[in-house]
Amino acid sequence: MTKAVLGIIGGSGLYDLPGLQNVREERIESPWGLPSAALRIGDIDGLPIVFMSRHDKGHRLSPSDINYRANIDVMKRAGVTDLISLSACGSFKEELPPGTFVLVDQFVDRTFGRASSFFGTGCVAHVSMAHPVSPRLRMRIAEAADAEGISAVRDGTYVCMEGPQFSTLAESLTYKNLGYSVIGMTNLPEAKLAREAELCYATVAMVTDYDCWHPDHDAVTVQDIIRVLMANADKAAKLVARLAKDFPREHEPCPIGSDRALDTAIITAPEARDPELLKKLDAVAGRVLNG
Ligand SMILES: CSC[C@H]1O[C@H](OP(=O)(O)O)[C@H](O)[C@@H]1O
Ligand SMILES: Nc1ncnc2[nH]cnc12
Repeated sequence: MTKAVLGIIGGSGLYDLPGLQNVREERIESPWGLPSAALRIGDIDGLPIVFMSRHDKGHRLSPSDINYRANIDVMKRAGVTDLISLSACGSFKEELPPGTFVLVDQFVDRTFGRASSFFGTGCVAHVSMAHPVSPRLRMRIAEAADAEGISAVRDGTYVCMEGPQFSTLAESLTYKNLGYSVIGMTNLPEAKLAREAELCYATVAMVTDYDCWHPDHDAVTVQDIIRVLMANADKAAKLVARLAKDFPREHEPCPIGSDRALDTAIITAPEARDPELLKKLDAVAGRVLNG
């Protein structure tokens, strides 16, 4: 049996996790470079929790400059089994107004130039991303939201753009017409890397704005986004507190195999593997590489 450890990555406006108890700060080294911030390790109701601020205090890091590989690697090294992203996003649907929490179940990648795999020359792996979100974790978040009276929409598609500029009107209308639900700049590299690291991953996408497609809202501003996020921060903390209270203390096997994703993914023959890369993969792929 594996002990459940909940990882929380806080996005824009969420640079700490109120309610986290017995906190100690730890800087874990990663062979993938510097993570965004020190980990804040503690517990809520006895459930071990590891928090990281994605953009670091003071929002120092832009979405394109975040070292997603180091962030996921240190979460894995800290023993995290289940990882939740708390993120700000724009909405493409009238019925998802600012303040809504969307438990997305799909992603579309519009990023470029991001390092979003641990694997490559010397150890090639292809994990499935058909179902990028772990359904059981998403369901647990939905139940916690219900228990706290927080309205959370059960599914949706998050398009991940490169940024840092917001979308043009033509892009915004295109995404809306394609039926996407929300937009952000961070979650897909994270979801891909979490899958490679065999972590269950789920996103709580907190709507802060209508992007620029909405006839009554015109352009997005950072000030508007932060204002909504501040109002949502309490709700997010309550959601995590309830989730932690009800979360099983043993890690539940993922019904879609997120936690065993590498069982069938590595294609490079053992004799063709690069020992240097294998060393860097010790945390994320140790389970399959070292037997
Ligand atoms: C501050 S608005 C744009 C910024 O907000 C979102 O951040 P996160 O996903 O970390 O909550 C979005 O992805 C952009 O990085
Ligand atoms: N409209 C938007 N586009 C991209 N990322 C966002 N984060 C919050 N709102 C956003």
